[in-house]
Amino acid sequence: MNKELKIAIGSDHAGFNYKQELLQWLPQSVVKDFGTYSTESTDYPDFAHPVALAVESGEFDFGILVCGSANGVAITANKHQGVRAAICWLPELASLARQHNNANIVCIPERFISLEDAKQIVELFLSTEFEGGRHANRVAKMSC
Ligand SMILES: O=C(CO)[C@H](O)[C@H](O)[C@H](O)COP(=O)(O)O
Repeated sequence: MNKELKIAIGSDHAGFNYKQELLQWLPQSVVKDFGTYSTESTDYPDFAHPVALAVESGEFDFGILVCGSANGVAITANKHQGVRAAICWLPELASLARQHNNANIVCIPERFISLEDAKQIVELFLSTEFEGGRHANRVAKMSC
């Protein structure tokens, strides 16, 4: 994993436990925690928007969003023009999201995958380069 990356991380209550585990596991020097800060019921957009803005602004290189299914945080983050948020429930999907879609936020479904898979997904997401080429043409057409 590239230690120079700046990473924004956020979750709702259903993603809190994995977010905390990832915070312990990722290099602290490159990660900012946008909350939530407990398992008290919250609304996922309240945490997905700040992470999406942090990535969209260019202040952070990548975002990590965790919720129960990953659907809510992904739908919310993708409302932002500069965001390409991918739901990843398998490690290979994290690689493909970077290689083919130049994704800049990875969305993790805490309630459906193991913590070890979540860590592998994050590791692959942060260490895989965008392939460009034919994929660049497709990414350029994503905006409506
Ligand atoms: O998965 C989610 C959104 O796609 C959220 O994490 C919520 O957990 C989900 O909406 C369920 O909410 P609940 O209040 O925990 O039942």
